[in-house]
Amino acid sequence: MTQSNQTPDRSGAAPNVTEEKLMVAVRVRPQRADEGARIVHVVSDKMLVLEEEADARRDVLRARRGADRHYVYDRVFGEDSTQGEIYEHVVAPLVTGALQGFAGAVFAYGATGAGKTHTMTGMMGRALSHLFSAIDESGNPQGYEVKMSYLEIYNENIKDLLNPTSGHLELRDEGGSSAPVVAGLSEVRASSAAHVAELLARGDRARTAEPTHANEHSSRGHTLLSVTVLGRSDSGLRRGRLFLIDLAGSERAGLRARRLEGAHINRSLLALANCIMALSGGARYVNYRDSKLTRLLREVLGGRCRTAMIAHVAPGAGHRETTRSTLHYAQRAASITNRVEREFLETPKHLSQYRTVISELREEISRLKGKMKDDRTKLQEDEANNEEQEAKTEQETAESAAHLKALRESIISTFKQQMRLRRRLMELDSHLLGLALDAEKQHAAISHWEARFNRLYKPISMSGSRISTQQSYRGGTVGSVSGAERAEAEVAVEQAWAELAGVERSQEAARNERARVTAQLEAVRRRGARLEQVSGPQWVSGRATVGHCAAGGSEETRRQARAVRRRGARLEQVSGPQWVSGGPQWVSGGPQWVSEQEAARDERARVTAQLEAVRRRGARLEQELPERIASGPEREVLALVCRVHELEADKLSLQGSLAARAHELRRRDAVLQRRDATRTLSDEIITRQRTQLHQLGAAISPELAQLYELYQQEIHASTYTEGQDHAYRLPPISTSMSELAWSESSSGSGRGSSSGSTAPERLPRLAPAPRPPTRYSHASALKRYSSDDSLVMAAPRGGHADDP
Ligand SMILES: Nc1ncnc2c1ncn2[C@@H]1O[C@H](COP(=O)(O)OP(=O)(O)OP(=O)(O)O)[C@@H](O)[C@H]1O
Repeated sequence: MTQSNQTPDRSGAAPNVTEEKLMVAVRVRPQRADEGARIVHVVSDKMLVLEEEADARRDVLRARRGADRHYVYDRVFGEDSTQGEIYEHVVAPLVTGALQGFAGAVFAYGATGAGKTHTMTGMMGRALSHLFSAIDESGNPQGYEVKMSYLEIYNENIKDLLNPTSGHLELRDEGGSSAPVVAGLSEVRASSAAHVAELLARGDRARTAEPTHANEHSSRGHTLLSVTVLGRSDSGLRRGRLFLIDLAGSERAGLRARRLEGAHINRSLLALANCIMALSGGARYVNYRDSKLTRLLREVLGGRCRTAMIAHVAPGAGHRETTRSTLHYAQRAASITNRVEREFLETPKHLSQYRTVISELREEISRLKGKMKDDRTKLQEDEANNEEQEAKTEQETAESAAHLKALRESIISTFKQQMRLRRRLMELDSHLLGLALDAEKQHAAISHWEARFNRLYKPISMSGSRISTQQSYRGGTVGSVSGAERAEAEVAVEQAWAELAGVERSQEAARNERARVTAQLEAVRRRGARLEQVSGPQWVSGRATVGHCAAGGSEETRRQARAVRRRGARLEQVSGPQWVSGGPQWVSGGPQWVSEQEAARDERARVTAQLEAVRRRGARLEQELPERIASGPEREVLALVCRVHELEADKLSLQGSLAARAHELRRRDAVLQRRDATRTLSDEIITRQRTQLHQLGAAISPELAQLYELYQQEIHASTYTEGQDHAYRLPPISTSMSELAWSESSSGSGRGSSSGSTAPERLPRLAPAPRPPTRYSHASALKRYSSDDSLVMAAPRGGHADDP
């Protein structure tokens, strides 16, 4: 099999198309004794010599030398050749080719008894063993499939040796260049070499064999073992085929029964020989149709098959003619060239298309996988982000809710605490105001008695030095003052001093309490500031304007202190400087008390300013509330809380204002009472002066008479508002203080009453102008230090601004 042109395989393993000459090997079987002289001499593994029969009529030596024919073949196997050698050099390459997808054929040619069946039997077994061992060693045994058929052409009839009972099979031409197909031929899938051996043995038993003159067990038909190897690889599905053909041996005509067989055999062999001659001669047309053998071997001889011909010869002279003929045809067959082509059931074109499609699909799969991976990654990231965001949102929501809750609780707590402290402060302020009023009234009572005794008993010492008020009325001259009156005065002044001392103690306690509450309020304020640092501006103050009350109270208290000082000065003017000398205890205690009150009020003003700052921060927070709180309900709740606190603050502010107004009214009551007392005193003085003038008969200047008239008119105007219908005129000057005394029974409050004690001739009493009573002026709240013409009212100690 000489290769000429080769088309390289895509894989580079083997060319797909090659032009190869038919391989011709000659095997010389061992010579038997009855075959005559040896006429076949194997010269080398490629050449043999056939001795021609000597011509008796010529020179023996020269004729013999000229008649011997040398035959050169691809391979010459001598008598001692083994089946293994034959297989290795001839058949094994074909088996390898079949595994690669090529078709290979070995046919044994030769006369009957030349050893064809002997050789082919050995080749069949070795080929199939080789085939399965190669498949097993390929690493992909599942990628191969081996099928075999075994037929015999006997007397031009095709017999299925694997299914001998199937009868004669028809040989069908498929048309064109396709090889004919044996219809109904069984094709058995071979699973192993042992299986193949069993199949071959069964087929061999079905072969037609008869004894001939040259062979006791002569094969009378042509046998064809066809092995198909399907192999799947990256190159596609390829089909390799192996044809092992054992031809019937030609023979001379013998028995009659053998003549018909011989005729068929010879005819088919002749047809084969003609095909070989035509093919070797390069004929454009080869007639394969003369026999079924040639029709079946069309693929083997002129097709795409690697073909090897093993010509068998017997070495004895008894087979000279058949041997010469065999060697001749073998030599001619050696010149036959086949176009060997690898067979793909899936053509390279289709495979290329498939590969293109597969490549495209793989690219698409890769792209989709990448997209899926990206999408999955993105999805996972999104899910992770969503989960993280949700967790974060939930956490933030929970934290925000907890923060808001804590903030709200802190705000409410702080606010309540502030409100409590402010209320307490307001109470203390109210109490202090009450105490101040109380102290002032006690001072007034003391002043009254001191003024009375000073006026009557000249409490100034002879040396001119001042003495205490107590000393003055205790140790002073008594004059016309009765003992009972003196005792009454002593008791009243003692009570007033005791009351004043109690008031001062209460004031001190209230100031201490106020300082403590102020410190607490400052601590709460700092707490609010800390809350502001933690959670922003606080609105703990709401719109509390309690400071209005405090500020007002502070100013009022200052005014009260100033009023006390002014009163002292007025009384001193009225009663003389000696009056003042009697009050070192309360005068000396007064400024101290006032200074403490002012200090407390300054502190209150400071706290009030702080409260205002907190209130402004609260207002800012209220404005920022919609931005800081996204939740509508939460915002609404906080707004309501805010509103409630504002209302609480407003309520407290109103209460503070009310308390301040109440204290102002009480203070005014006290001032008016003092003025009443002063007016009464002035009235008495005027009355007594008029009496003295009247008694002395002194003339009254027109200016003084006019002043008397104006004074009388003033008295009349002040009493006119009480609804008295009788007119007043200037009465004659009274002669007795008792005439001026008020009757306690005439008025519950001692003020504003002028009922029934006046006479037309008497100087009308100088009663104070009537005023509507305050709720603090009820009888139970008054403690009177009654004299003939004065009434001092003490405010209830410890009274609260909001007391009903
Ligand atoms: N190489 C060989 N070594 C030993 N014995 C052989 C050899 N070749 C053939 N024989 C023997 O020769 C005899 C004839 O051989 P074989 O049957 O193979 O001839 P054949 O060509 O097939 O004849 P036929 O065409 O009639 O079938 C057989 O007994 C076989 O054992």
